[in-house]
Amino acid sequence: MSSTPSFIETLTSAWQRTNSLLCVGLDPEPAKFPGALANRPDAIFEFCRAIVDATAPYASAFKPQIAYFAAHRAEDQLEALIAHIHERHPGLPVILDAKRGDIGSTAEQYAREAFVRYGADAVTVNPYMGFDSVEPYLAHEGKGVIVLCRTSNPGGSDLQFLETGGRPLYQVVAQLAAEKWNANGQLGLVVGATFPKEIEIVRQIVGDMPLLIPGIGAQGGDVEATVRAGRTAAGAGMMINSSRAILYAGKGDDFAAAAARAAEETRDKINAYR
Ligand SMILES: O=c1ccn([C@@H]2O[C@H](COP(=O)(O)O)[C@@H](O)[C@H]2O)c(=O)[nH]1
Repeated sequence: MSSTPSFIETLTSAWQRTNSLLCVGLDPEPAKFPGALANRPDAIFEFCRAIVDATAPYASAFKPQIAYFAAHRAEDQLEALIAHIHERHPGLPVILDAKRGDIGSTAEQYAREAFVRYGADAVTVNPYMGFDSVEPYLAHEGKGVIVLCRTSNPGGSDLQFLETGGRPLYQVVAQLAAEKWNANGQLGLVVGATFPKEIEIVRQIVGDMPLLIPGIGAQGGDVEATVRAGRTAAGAGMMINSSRAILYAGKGDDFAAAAARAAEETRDKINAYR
């Protein structure tokens, strides 16, 4: 038995300790950075570090999206950022949003990348290639694996809503996750805030399994409908993500203070309906 707390244990403690279900998304776009960071080689790290330190009092998790780092050859800054979160904000889990999906041997490398290289507590994965593409992540004891179920984008309906055996595919994914795939007890699901009816159905299928819910803020998802649909009996169970609406709440050199205000307001709005 490992004495290190698992992803679910860390997340559950964070929900209780912080009284927040807010997950702050870290999607850094250098073109949107304030002037003070222009031309700095470590601008991505510095921008995200300032956001993390300012919003941590209002958050129960952070979610860096790997594409925003890799696109700028800034993987080293992502490594440094996750190390910073663990060092300065212990107990706040980091979910690496990578949406990986590949055959088992390649999935082993993706799992190693997420958990060993980056030190993430959990990673998002695409279930489209089936259980053998998800299993290598489960081999990392205590690490979270968050499976795409009903994504927030309109095109998610193209496949996730296809009827199979009399019900839509996303419900089959939810059932597999809850009943067959959760070998390490560390599984979660992605369900978009833009589809509260589907959040409610997924919650009924999976019991208390944690849901990562992107889609409030810039994508316009309804916070009240989301929380009412996704809360567990304990009034938790959700990592409700907001990225752009917090990161770019301010455009000037006081961006971190503006992000903190946006995070506090979002946390309070979520809490109003728990
Ligand atoms: O279904 C999904 C899965 C992941 N995402 C990711 O969440 C954030 C949302 O950013 P906002 O700025 O709050 O819209 C982003 O990193 C997406 O890649 C999602 O939106 N929907």
